[in-house]
Amino acid sequence: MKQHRQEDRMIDQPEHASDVRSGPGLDSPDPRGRTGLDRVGRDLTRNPDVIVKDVELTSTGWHVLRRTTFDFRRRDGRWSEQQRETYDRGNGATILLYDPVARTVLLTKQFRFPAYVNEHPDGMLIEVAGGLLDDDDPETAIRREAEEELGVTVGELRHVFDLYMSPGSVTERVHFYAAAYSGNDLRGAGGGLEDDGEDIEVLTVPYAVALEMLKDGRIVDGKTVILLQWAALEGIFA
Ligand SMILES: Nc1nc2c(ncn2[C@@H]2O[C@H](COP(=O)(O)OP(=O)(O)O[C@H]3O[C@H](CO)[C@@H](O)[C@H](O)[C@@H]3O)[C@@H](O)[C@H]2O)c(=O)[nH]1
Ligand SMILES: [Mg+2]
Repeated sequence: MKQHRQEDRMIDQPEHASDVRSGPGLDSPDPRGRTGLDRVGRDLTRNPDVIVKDVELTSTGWHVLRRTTFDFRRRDGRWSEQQRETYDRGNGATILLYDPVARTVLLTKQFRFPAYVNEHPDGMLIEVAGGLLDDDDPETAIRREAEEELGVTVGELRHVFDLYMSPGSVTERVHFYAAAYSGNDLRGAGGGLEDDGEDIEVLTVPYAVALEMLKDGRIVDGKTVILLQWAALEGIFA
């Protein structure tokens, strides 16, 4: 039987927080053509210890922020009501492109406001290429991103793993890939899509230097650290 204890209830939102029950993104298309954004998660039944009760849309900007209310059965059998906000920007893909002969990796450098506002000196982050899937499958998306950002036509892809990068608050699962490249695969200048506001510098970095950059803090992007360390564990330059 369900038991609710008041002290288990977690109040995450102030009373004045606005939530949206109808309008673009819910019962009519938003500027990105989306509807039903408040229905995501309502039908989840895979875990019998979780009963979703309500989904509210708290923001319908570029991406989507939801507040979900659910009952959660603790390990001791007691039920508690919880609210969790989740930031949903879809899934992403990322890739380590490496030249096994020259022993280099291809990295990007671009301005990242969220890092800048959180103490990064100038917000110019060095990262492996990557991006959101949008409507593509992960392989198609990562080939597209490598082409757009690095100017590389990717040959054989190696799937590494799929990881939740911030599972307490962000729904995104990132599909990780690696691929060897050579000078012949460099077909364009890269740089990203100017129309989307992208201005990406392509860096060809000796792998040994990339590892130094990871140690001394010049590389501070999680997916980049993961792939550079994976390369060491896998011995791709051995
Ligand atoms: N106008 C507008 N544009 C945005 C906004 N947020 C992102 N964009 C634009 O949307 C595009 C997204 O580019 P992608 O290459 O698809 O994504 P990314 O930002 O490089 O990487 C994303 O995926 C990675 C891998 O999953 C993540 O690691 C990374 O944090 C990010 O979510 C970029 O042009 C970016 O400027 C926004 O709020 N407003
Ligand atoms: Mg990108």
